[in-house]
Amino acid sequence: MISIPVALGARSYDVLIEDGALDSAADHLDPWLHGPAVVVTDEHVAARQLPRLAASLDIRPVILPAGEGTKSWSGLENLLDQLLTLGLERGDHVIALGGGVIGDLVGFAASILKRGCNFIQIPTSLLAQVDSSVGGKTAINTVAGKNLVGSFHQPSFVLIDPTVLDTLPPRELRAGYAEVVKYGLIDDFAFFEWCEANAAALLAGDSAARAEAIGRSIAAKAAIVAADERETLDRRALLNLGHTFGHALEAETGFSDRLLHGEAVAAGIALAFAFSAERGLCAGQEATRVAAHLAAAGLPTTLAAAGVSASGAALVAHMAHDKKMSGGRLPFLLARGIGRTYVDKTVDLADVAAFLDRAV
Ligand SMILES: NC(=O)c1ccc[n+]([C@@H]2O[C@H](COP(=O)([O-])OP(=O)(O)OC[C@H]3O[C@@H](n4cnc5c(N)ncnc54)[C@H](O)[C@@H]3O)[C@@H](O)[C@H]2O)c1
Ligand SMILES: O=C(O)C(=O)C[C@@H](O)[C@H](O)[C@H](O)COP(=O)(O)O
Ligand SMILES: [Zn+2]
Repeated sequence: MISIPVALGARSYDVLIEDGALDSAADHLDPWLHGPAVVVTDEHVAARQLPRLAASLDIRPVILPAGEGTKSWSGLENLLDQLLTLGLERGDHVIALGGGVIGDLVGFAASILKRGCNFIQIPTSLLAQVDSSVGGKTAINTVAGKNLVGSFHQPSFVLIDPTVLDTLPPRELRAGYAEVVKYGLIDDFAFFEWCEANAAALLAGDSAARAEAIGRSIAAKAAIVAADERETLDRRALLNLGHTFGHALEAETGFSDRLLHGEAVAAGIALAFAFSAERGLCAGQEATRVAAHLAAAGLPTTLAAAGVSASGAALVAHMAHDKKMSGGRLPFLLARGIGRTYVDKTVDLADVAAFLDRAV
């Protein structure tokens, strides 16, 4: 068992990682639950993992459709109405059992229900176990773009059982892996080398590789979030590596399963490194090395592989909605090398559009 603290003063909490934790959830969740637990999940997780939780806990399940479309105004309204019908009180904890879609949606609903109630994350996708369950960013998508309506609302506790990944489809596992590699690329070259050496084992379900990837990712994220909870210090923005490009690709593909979030992030990371190399910030060889590693993990690294044929101007138009936009300029996460990501506020969007037209 590993326990990683997320140090946020009065909002501090622990992330507990343990194989089989879902089967003993009642013991882990006891401090937060009084009576039956309201558990929000999606239809896939309900079929494959909810029975394990139900065997340990007295639950009231709320089962939502799977997929990015649930992180929407209508998905939020539906969830809030169901939580109100169940009589959730302000002091209660609602449990999010699922991937990043369920975690982001439940976190947002919890932040506004009765002006704010509590929630617990039990992430079930690799992406959610290494990234979205920690840090308190909650959101839904709107027609204008990705995650544009949301809140910062920290969970009270995060319970990670890596064995739930045994039922995660391989494509989803690969998509989550993009967010693992991200931590190495941001500021930890040694972790990137670990990824190069261990990705195949991790993606094949090796439990030691899985535990190490989750633990190192969560430790990295917890440190960044503790230093800059609300992304005001150019520190948490580093976690957005690949996302400015990636969110534009997701918008272009309609937030659909044509391109998963992690896949869009992989392509976005490859584009951010290629753009950095083109500007002379990092060596072309480093950009090639990053793209080769992502491609070897079965992830898209080009616009074509991401299934996007839009013009640079169209993609930049999506970026104009990015929450990092400030004073008409959009900061970009660029790299001076592998493990040397930084926030660049000098980028001209016309240069980005021209780069994307050349990138294909
Ligand atoms: N808040 C944050 O900090 C943060 C960070 C990264 C990503 N996100 C968001 O997370 C979302 C993507 O999350 P995701 O990749 O987990 O997608 P997801 O929630 O759609 O889950 C992926 C798919 O896997 C299924 N699934 C999940 N766990 C399973 C399991 N154990 N067994 C079988 N099937 C399982 C789900 O039903 C779904 O079909 C995006 O909306 C993204 O914006 C948020
Ligand atoms: O936690 C963060 O901060 C991140 O940026 C993590 C990202 O992986 C995640 O996709 C996040 O939701 C993107 O943030 P946003 O502010 O661009 O919506
Ligand atoms: Zn992400």
